[in-house]
Amino acid sequence: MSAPGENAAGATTRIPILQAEGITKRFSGLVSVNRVSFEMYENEILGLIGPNGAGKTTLVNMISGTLKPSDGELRFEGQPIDALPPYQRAHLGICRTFQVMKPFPGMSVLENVTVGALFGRGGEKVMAKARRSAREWIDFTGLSHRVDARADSLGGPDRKRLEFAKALAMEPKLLLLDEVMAGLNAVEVEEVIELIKKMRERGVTILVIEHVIKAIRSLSDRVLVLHHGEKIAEGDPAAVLEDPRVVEAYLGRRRQ
Ligand SMILES: Nc1ncnc2c1ncn2[C@@H]1O[C@H](COP(=O)(O)OP(=O)(O)OP(=O)(O)O)[C@@H](O)[C@H]1O
Repeated sequence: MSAPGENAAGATTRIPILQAEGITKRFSGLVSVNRVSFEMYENEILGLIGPNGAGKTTLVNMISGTLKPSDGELRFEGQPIDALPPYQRAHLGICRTFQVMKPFPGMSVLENVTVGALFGRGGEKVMAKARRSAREWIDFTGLSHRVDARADSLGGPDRKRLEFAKALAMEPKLLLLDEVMAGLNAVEVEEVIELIKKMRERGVTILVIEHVIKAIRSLSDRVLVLHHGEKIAEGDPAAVLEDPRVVEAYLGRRRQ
């Protein structure tokens, strides 16, 4: 069992990289996220689960900056980030993948990942260096065999690898993964789990939104559960996944 701030390898860091305090999002009367507070620690993997419509993507959108909280405060490495647009948060090291993947369709795999290297935290100015860095991340994610393929010609698993490579080329400190395993078969899920573990070994802190509970169990140091926009449980994965409120709200229905 890992405590907050302690990663699976047992290394205690206890430095909150992200602090969310009372984060709330209202959409004309509907409260999608309701006064959610939590912290993330350097190099940990936090699993974020909850039934459909629980507010998971909305929470991630507020962290990455595409949605503004109605209330509450977000701090990254101790600094308030609420006023920063998404690209400035990316420069600080907050990057995300999307539930519906968004490659630049007419561009090759290499060009897509190079864009990440040019616009991320590294902000590489020299094109040749950006392409070199992109190639490294393409290798890392196992996509070398499709380096010159058009992004829109890729099948599901390779599209996911591209999404990872693009995000990693931005040199994230905090990576937000939104349902990256949706639509994958059991073997592909295992591959993605291994890839996420490798990313953590490179020092990245990772928030994983996932419905694949096997992946949440295997990856997470801690799990946070949202239900109707509220945090109903947080902590050690085994304990949280057996919490009667969590079983009632979520797991009982999914039978995974
Ligand atoms: N732009 C928006 N305008 C109005 N309502 C929204 C908007 N975005 C999300 N919502 C609502 O907020 C609630 C939370 O949605 P959200 O997509 O964050 O849930 P989720 O936990 O990510 O669900 P899923 O697992 O299905 O992806 C839902 O009721 C949704 O309809």
